[in-house]
Amino acid sequence: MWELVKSVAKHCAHNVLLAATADTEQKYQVGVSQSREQSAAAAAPISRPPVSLVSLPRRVRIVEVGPRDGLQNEKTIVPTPVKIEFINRLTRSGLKTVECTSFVSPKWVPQMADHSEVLKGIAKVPGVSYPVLVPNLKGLESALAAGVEEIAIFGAASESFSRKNINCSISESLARFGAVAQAAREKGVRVRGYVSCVVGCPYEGPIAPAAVARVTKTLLDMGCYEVSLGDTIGVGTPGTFRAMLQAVLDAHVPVHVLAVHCHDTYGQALANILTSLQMGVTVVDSAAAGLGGCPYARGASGNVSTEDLVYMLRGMGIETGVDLDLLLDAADYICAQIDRPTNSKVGRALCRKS
Ligand SMILES: CC(C)(COP(=O)([O-])OP(=O)([O-])OC[C@H]1O[C@@H](n2cnc3c(N)ncnc32)[C@H](O)[C@@H]1OP(=O)([O-])[O-])[C@@H](O)C(=O)NCCC(=O)NCCSC(=O)C[C@@](C)(O)CC(=O)[O-]
Repeated sequence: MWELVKSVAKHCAHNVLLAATADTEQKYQVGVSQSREQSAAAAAPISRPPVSLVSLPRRVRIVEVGPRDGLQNEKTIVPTPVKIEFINRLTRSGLKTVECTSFVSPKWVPQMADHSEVLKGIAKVPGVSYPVLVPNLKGLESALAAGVEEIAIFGAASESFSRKNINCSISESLARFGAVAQAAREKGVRVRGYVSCVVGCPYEGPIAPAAVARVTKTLLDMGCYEVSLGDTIGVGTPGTFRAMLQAVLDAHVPVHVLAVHCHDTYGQALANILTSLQMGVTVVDSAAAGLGGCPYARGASGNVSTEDLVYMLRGMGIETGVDLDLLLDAADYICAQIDRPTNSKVGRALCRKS
């Protein structure tokens, strides 16, 4: 995995270097074209508001993926009533989107086999969306029967990951997802898209940003209202994230249809999210207690924790509509039920205090 991080960093270092060089040249030209006093002033630290204060959004929508991404990789099967209670508590905290399960094959992901019971059992709150993952028309049929109103289709920018995760090539998957998206939209069901491995792949190493842009555009063209860019194995850094996002934006994808989905394997998730916000992204996926991981991406750790995300955004004056105490309550609940400590630093710090 360390080799992969190094090679991803190398891949993007060139871009960062170019940006730094252009910046230095610009400052240098300001200095030479002016008087000595002006040059001295130019050499002093540049007085300008930090980027964060200039371009950060006022509000961020959080897509809670704990009940799905968080629990899909748990070794012991989490009982259905526990999943339902977890989702209900998350909803009470003020989250407006809670991804609750997957209508995938139970042979591939046994943990999500109770999808219909979960979807039917939760106390749905008006104004809250409860999307589910759907890989094919069979999954859509079951999801519709369970009363789904929003689905997520999930492609990848890596050919090998696509085959390992959904047993087909990228182009086969996009054809399959096109049919799913069309059938869902005909039934009035909203469709969200995912692109996995946007920075690195556990099987292929670094992923070209152009491949991410291509899959993102295709998902939008088939009617996804939003595409979430997933750093599935958490190898991204602000440098690689910026390069990847820039490539997607350069492909004429509007920033308001993008979300980011950061696993925190290398502790870079919040930094990558901040970079994304600075580039105009306003939708962020996260999982309570930092649960999660894809069963077909070995070595990847959980998602960025929703508590850490809410804490950071609140500290920056960015609204989320989420009550941190109630969120901590939901996270404590699931951790107690699955008997594991929270991955959230904020959760641990506040727990110690109290
Ligand atoms: C896509 C398939 C189904 C292809 O799997 P396949 O084996 O190629 O499918 P198939 O069409 O050949 O069917 C084989 C059997 O599965 C059944 N089947 C087929 N489809 C379904 C279905 N929907 N629901 C229930 N059963 C199904 C089908 O009926 C048949 O049953 P049999 O005749 O053998 O008894 C499989 O590969 C699969 O389910 N993969 C899902 C893997 C998964 O859930 N991965 C985790 C989610 S992705 C992720 O975590 C990343 C993300 C989104 O978080 C973002 C990020 O972090 O990057």
